[in-house]
Amino acid sequence: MTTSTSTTDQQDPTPTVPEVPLLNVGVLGARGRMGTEVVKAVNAADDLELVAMVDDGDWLFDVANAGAQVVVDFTRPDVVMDNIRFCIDNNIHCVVGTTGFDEAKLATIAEWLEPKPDIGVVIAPNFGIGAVLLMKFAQEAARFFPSVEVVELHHPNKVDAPSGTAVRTARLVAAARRAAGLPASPDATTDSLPGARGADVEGVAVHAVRLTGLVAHQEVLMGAAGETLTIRHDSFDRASFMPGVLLAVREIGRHPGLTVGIESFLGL
Ligand SMILES: NC(=O)C1=CN([C@@H]2O[C@H](COP(=O)(O)OP(=O)(O)OC[C@H]3O[C@@H](n4cnc5c(N)ncnc54)[C@H](O)[C@@H]3O)[C@@H](O)[C@H]2O)C=CC1
Ligand SMILES: O=C(O)C1=N[C@H](C(=O)O)C[C@H](O)C1
Repeated sequence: MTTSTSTTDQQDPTPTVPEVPLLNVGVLGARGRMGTEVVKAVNAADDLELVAMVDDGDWLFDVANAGAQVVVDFTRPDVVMDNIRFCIDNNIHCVVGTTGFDEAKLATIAEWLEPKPDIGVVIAPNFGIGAVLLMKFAQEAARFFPSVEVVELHHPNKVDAPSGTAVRTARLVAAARRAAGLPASPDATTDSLPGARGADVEGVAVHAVRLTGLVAHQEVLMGAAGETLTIRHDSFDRASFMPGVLLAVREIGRHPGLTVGIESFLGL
């Protein structure tokens, strides 16, 4: 006897994989040095969809109407606050790499977020994993060395000096020194030319170098009797920031409120 099975009775042997919805991402500053790299990285990610690219008043798509769930901002210190306000008002999470945040600006963002308990904003002075680790290591080492200075070195088109990373590093190191009860770094020098000793960030001297050929680099120099420790990080290519940016894009929806730095997303 032969049996025949109609095609409608046959079971499809391939297990069905539930479809995971893509996360809609908008990029502000999309034509800039960092924005261009972010656009490439988002386009290359299977779980993300680029729905909006905005640059300098040129609204290629309207981020809110395009359904952006997360916006990445690499614009300029003088416009970034307006962008963040717009995103919070429109219930869009923000991943911000733009520099120029002081305590007052962070407090303002925290206020804007109060009526929006589901919205997250992360302000990261540096998305490079190595740079985040440098800050962590510098904080750890700070209490063992009486002297400390920070030198940051960047491409000559950088709009701000010192870098946001250098300011954050200096503040973290200064806090670690205060917690350990260390006195001010010994410095008997009198500036014979103003600026020769760099900028003073909470008692830590910060020096900024601008040089064609560089991308983004930083050294933290620490000294004690008879020894020095130098912690250095180099970003030779802006691709170095992308793993951190994509991590923040994927994580921010799970971290409502204001987060400074991506350390907590990395489990640090
Ligand atoms: N957190 C991090 O890891 C990093 C942060 N940065 C910071 O990101 C910022 C941007 O750096 P770059 O890309 O090198 O600068 P860039 O000058 O190459 O790019 C900025 C872009 O923003 C656009 N723009 C200006 N106003 C705008 C507005 N209102 N809306 C939309 N777009 C606007 C400009 O037209 C430009 O294309 C700087 O503050 C820089 O320090 C840079 C690298 C890494
Ligand atoms: O403008 C840059 O290039 C960079 N900006 C950030 C900063 O100011 O710290 C991060 C990185 O140093 C590159």
